[in-house]
Amino acid sequence: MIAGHPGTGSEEIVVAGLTKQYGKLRAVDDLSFTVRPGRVTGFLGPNGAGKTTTLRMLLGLVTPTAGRAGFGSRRYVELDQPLRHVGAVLEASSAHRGRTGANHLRVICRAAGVPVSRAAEVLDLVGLTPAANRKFKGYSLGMRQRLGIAAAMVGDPRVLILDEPANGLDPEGIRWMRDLLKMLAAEGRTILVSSHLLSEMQLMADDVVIVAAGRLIRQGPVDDVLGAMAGGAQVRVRTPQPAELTTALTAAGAGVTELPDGALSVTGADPAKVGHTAFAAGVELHELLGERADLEQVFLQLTAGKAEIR
Ligand SMILES: Nc1ncnc2c1ncn2[C@@H]1O[C@H](COP(=O)(O)OP(=O)(O)OP(=O)(O)O)[C@@H](O)[C@H]1O
Repeated sequence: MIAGHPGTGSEEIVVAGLTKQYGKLRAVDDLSFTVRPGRVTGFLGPNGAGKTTTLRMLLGLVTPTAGRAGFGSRRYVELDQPLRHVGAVLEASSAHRGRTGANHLRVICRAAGVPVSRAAEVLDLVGLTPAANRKFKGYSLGMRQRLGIAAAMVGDPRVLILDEPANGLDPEGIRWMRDLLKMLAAEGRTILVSSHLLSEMQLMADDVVIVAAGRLIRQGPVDDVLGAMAGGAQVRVRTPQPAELTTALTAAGAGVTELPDGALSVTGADPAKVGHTAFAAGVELHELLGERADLEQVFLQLTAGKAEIR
């Protein structure tokens, strides 16, 4: 393995007040967040949320209208050896169709000033050794994603940035990627991986940064953020005495709404509390059902309204 050359603190991704205006469209809007080393951070938002634009600004491919994005206090162009510091896969990897995976990586090694023996190491890292001498045109989408990661890892970077790497992967492929990213993070690397699917991030990420319409919606450890989102869990309850139960539950601090089918939807109380409140008020129950918040649904609600503001 080749030693990385990180500057002090430059393993942390720092995005501060980042803004990108395209004509009338504010693709990224005063976005601020940090990404820590040693963890896999999911960059989550619906299509068009500004994720790719943010990643491109981070890599110096797009100039911000305002704010900054970089590694510690340094922008990408200010890094001593950018290819050894940051590896990135911005879209489904492309390579010369007639070239083998191994040859493709050797070309990248030479361009990066890295010994060509590194090609075999990164092929091994992504499990492509058996396909090393097959031509790229015969690679499946999953194999192309693996080759993209192998290419990004050529310089043994301290920071790895992946744009929608799980796109088109089957569940087994996603689990494989999760294990690889967790291993790379455990080595102390900073891993930022974008996705528009909450389910992927639930599986892969330790931390999550949620964006919509170019703005930060939530940031934090994935369990905390999802736990807060699930705070909207509801209890469905049916009773022949809805007025009495509503009064008792409201007095107990819960929120109650009547559903079209006559049942009541209760927020701010778990099924045990609803049952106890009914019992104490002498109210008969015919149905009591705790409904876990559908996180994907909550995520859509959280981000959908924002998209309309654009
Ligand atoms: N070069 C550009 N010129 C004009 N508009 C752009 C340009 N690049 C991106 N946009 C617009 O900026 C918005 C954010 O796009 P971006 O690709 O960053 O979103 P995203 O979150 O990565 O979504 P996706 O997953 O669909 O790529 C979109 O409305 C997009 O059409």
